Amino acid sequence: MTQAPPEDHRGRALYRAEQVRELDRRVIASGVAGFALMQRAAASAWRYLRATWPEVRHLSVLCGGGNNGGDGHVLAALAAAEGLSVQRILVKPVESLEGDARRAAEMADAAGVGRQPWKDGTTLSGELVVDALLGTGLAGEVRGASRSAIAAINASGRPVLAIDIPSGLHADTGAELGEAVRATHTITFIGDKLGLHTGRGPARVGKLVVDDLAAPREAFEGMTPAAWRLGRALIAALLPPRERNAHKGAMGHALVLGGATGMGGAGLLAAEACARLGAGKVSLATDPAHVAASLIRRPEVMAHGVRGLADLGELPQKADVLVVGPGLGRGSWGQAMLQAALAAERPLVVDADALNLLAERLAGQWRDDWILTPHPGEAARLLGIGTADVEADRPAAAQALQQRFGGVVVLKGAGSLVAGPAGLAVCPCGNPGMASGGMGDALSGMLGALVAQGLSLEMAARLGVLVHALAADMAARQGGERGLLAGDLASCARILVNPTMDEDDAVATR
Ligand SMILES: NC(=O)C1=CN([C@@H]2O[C@H](COP(=O)(O)OP(=O)(O)OC[C@H]3O[C@@H](n4cnc5c(N)ncnc54)[C@H](OP(=O)(O)O)[C@@H]3O)[C@@H](O)[C@H]2O)[C@@H](O)CC1
Ligand SMILES: Nc1ncnc2c1ncn2[C@@H]1O[C@H](COP(=O)(O)OP(=O)(O)O)[C@@H](O)[C@H]1O
Ligand SMILES: [K+]
Repeated sequence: MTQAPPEDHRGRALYRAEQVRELDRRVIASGVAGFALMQRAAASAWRYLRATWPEVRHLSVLCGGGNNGGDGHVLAALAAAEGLSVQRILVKPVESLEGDARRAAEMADAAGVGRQPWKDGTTLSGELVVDALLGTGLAGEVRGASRSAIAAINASGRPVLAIDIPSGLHADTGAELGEAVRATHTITFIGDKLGLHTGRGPARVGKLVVDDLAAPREAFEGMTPAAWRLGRALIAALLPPRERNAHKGAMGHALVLGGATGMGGAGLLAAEACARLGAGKVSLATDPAHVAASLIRRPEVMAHGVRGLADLGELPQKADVLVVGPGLGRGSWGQAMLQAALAAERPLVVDADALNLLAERLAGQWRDDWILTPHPGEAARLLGIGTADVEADRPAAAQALQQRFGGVVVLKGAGSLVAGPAGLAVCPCGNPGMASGGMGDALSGMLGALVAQGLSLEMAARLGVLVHALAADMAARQGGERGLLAGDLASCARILVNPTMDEDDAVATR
């Protein structure tokens, strides 16, 4: 059986390639020979393959020139020993291999497993493809034979088991370096890797299992994970049942500032999501044209028609947290609302056009009491770089934003990242149905609700991002991804923030 690493309420520890190499070294230093570790990895992958595809009789195993390829050779030998026919393909000649990889290739040779060099146009004949081309040793854009071998795997239409990492995916950043294997399944070893969970990772990894290869716990001592993969345990850890005598005054008051002329829905969505996540009171400061709509949709929200600063009065001071940005626009109204929010001496959730205004006019602002929630485009504007640069290294972009602007930064998009004083966290949930307008507005409202209820900004950000994505997954299970609406999330999120509810029995209210 694969042995998954332990998890606690923080989630699962994720590492960078360099850290995993260090873990490998420590395990080897503890007395497990490198080749024995490779055999464990290959045996684990083989057991997983057998359990997942018991009917498969013919495999194509593509082996690279390093130890990832070594895993492939050993797996090929194990499969052949159990009577499967194996097409073993090498992108580098055996004579050029070194160390354990060479030993593994020669072992497969000695066991009579046939091999052939990769050539453009080689047909992958297996019912299933094992990708053992590139692992944690990937450096730079994929070159040479590996490049065309990856393209051939992707064109094969077969299920693909990636060994350790889908080849071509960067273990640290989740960026695709040229082209990465689109695996249906990935088995990763020793420690889980950050790049499997953000950027292109979730789209390339398929179903993921982690096997720590029985690495001794001491090997992990003193190694600070690169990030935490958020998991459901966080919900119950941060949201215990309420005291029986709870009252709305103790559950916090959130004020949403948003909804300039023509963008009223954004403010409404944020306010509704805020209310559904349990803020004691929710106020909305919006263009007067949107007040009636807000009252009809959510009479629980106190909607204030605000034409400018004079109308806002003392509203910001009455709130415990301000959410500024949804539908804010970049015009004079939005600028005035942002100025008021920044001056209010309250913790802030800053989203959407409030971030664009910050980037345009307020560069250099630094606060420790705000959560910034940029999508990659907004992040790029804040950093003064291109969106592609952000996507090329999402963890670095999130951390750079946090260092430059302070507080807590949520970098949105598949595998949303939360960067704060406690480090980096990544959200493994969510789905492409969330690629629809208003989803970010719902998120900002949720974050406001959690801050209002007393969570630290960082824990509010981690929990809010997780609940938002889980709510979208729940809504997608009910009605599919396409056509998923931001307005569908709040009622599902309500069920999630009451972890004693049975999700299947709970009825989502509108
Ligand atoms: N004992 C252990 O430590 C254990 C390690 N384990 C396994 O080892 C893996 C790590 O092995 P690793 O360090 O040998 O690196 P790996 O991923 O095979 O890559 C190196 C090869 O890739 C090539 N290459 C690099 N970049 C390239 C590019 N852009 N484009 C094209 N080619 C490129 C590079 O070629 P070169 O640059 O040398 O020409 C070299 O041939 C790890 O993921 C896990 O699966 C497990 O068995 C558990 C025990
Ligand atoms: N493919 C996806 N997988 C997971 N989450 C996604 C995906 N696409 C979008 N999201 C999430 O949906 C939200 C979209 O936010 P944003 O782009 O600000 O939307 P809007 O501006 O329309 O409100 C973010 O939380 C983002 O992480
Ligand atoms: K691989």
